[in-house]
Amino acid sequence: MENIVDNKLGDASNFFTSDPSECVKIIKLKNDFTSGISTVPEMFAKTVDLYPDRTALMHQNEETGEWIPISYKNYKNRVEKVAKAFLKLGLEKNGKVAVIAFNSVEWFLSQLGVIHAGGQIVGVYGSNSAEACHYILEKCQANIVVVDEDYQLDKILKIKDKLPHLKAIIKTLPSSNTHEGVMSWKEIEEMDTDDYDQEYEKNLKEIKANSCCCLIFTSGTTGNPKGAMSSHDNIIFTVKNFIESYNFSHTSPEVSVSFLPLSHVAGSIIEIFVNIGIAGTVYFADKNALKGTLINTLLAARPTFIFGVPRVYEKLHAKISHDIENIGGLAKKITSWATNKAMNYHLNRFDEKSASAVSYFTAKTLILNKVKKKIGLERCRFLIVGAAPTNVDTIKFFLSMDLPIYELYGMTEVGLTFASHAGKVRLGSVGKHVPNIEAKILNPDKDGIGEICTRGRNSFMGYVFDIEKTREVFDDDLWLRSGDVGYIDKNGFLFLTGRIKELIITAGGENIPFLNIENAVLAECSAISNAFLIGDKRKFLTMLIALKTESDSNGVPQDELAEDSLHHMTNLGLNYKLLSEVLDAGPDEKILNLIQEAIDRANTKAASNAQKVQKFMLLPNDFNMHTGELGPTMKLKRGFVMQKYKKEIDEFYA
Ligand SMILES: Nc1ncnc2c1ncn2[C@@H]1O[C@H](COP(=O)(O)OP(=O)(O)OP(=O)(O)O)[C@@H](O)[C@H]1O
Repeated sequence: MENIVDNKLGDASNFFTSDPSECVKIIKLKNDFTSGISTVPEMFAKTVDLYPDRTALMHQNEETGEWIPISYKNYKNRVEKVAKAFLKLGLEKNGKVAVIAFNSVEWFLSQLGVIHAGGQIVGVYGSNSAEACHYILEKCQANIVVVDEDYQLDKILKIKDKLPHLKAIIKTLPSSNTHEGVMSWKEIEEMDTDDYDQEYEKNLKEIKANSCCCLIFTSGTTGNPKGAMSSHDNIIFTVKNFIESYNFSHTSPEVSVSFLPLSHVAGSIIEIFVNIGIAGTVYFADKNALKGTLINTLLAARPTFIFGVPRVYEKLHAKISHDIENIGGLAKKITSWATNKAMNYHLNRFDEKSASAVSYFTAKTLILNKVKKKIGLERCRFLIVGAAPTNVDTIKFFLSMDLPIYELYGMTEVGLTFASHAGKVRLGSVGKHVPNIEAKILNPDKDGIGEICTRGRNSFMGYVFDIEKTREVFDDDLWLRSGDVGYIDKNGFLFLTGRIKELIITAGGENIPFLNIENAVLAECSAISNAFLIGDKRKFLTMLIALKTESDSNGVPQDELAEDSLHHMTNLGLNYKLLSEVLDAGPDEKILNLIQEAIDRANTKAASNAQKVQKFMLLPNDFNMHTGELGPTMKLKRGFVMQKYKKEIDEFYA
């Protein structure tokens, strides 16, 4: 391991910092292929020079529905304009622009504009309350806030007097009311900024590759969100790694759809920076994408790859299965033959076994390509899923549709990727660690399970204004502690078993790999949507079970039982259509038996008696964002669930 020296790097005395105005030393590992040092504006300029007329962004006119292209040349001109406007509005050196908005051209322009002006963007989840917005805006000392909808503006107006660094508020969408001091986006792009040309050029020249480029707050799954600073070098390294891992090339234009929250590391890195690196074209989905309109954008864009969180694929899985279920007898049989061929072909390929290519190609060309075309995925080479655990059934479903789906594991602190299935796949694992970084398991137990650690050029700079937490996350040899627990098998595949803050260590001292146990129960009964294990410092394990119910267009679970649950009701000779009917019946004994049998079957696979589930209860609603059990990236907030059902949990152990 050595420190890189280069004239594009600023003076640095440490490998990490909590001060956003400081530079850091860069870790270079022995076989690091990414020899060059560069900044995001340099990467952008290079792409614009190579492909000035290629379409960078596609957005839709809300009234006419027409798709409007923005070329790379035009994109860059607008970025420069926005950068100067931000400076004129009072963006300080290393100042922050916060954005609370759904994915849009204005989000991308703000991100690149502030970077070009020498500052950093801070994305804030649209679902945050005014208080949660205040926490982040105060922590990062934001100079400018960009919002889209009226209700987002209302949150900022409520807290603006408590934000001493705030100088301007910009609203991208038309307002129903005028508010003094709130500017429109049009005013930003039409501002006379000639007097800021020099300051802009000076700031741009002074950007160092080892200085802060982005400030991304973690999802706050285990506590308050932490502001992770990524340097230009972190981002360029990740982009190069991504391009190499997934074999992207400039020459064949890649097309993707922007719909993930851009305040999350995955949205920001893949949708903005990787796309610049590959000179790709990004289509903006509309704000109801996750409520069902994503398919319309997929049909318009016909993407060549997609990145999504597990929930996105679960929804697509449900929609396509439903469509297939409703096709006629013979066509259904043929489709089922084709999907089997595709799944076996890909599973064999993953296991490096030979597979019958002839019947697979017949199934692909004659049937599956047509099914994929109906959802705009016929050009899609692969899907990437990450940010939270994915159900193996969902993965197998997409393989059966001839859509290879690769897991990606990472976190904000490593600029997104740590391990991925790019190249080699092992179902149930999150893949092998990406090239040019190191991985190790800290203090492994007898089964090789311990904290997952990484070291490399993707390790972030530190948490903004929080040197204590920054020191805690790096050890003396610069290994970054992920907070996740897992093991690496003899072939180098990484398996996750839980998170340190959510570890279940029973009163008997046994460390419980809770994800494995929850997945084992889920695999035993298709009516179960969520199986939540409890047992930390307890004498035995218990479980909260949510049955599958329908969701409305906002993702809020309804009382109506979902198809999988109804199927079990029919098999049991029951007429229930609603979850409340099941619960009001006692809950119904036959359903309790169904779940008990699933748990018993899962228990037979338990590694020890301490890992067997002894009791369970049915929940009154499935987990979701609106009732607080899931965070903005759909990750389960275990602490919240424990608190919400504290009384019921205590009764298990009374
Ligand atoms: N493919 C994956 N499978 C399972 N879990 C994943 C995967 N990818 C990411 N994760 C989980 O997400 C975490 C990273 O998420 P992120 O950086 O958004 O913040 P967070 O950990 O959710 O929030 P906080 O640190 O504030 O509690 C990882 O540490 C891991 O626990």
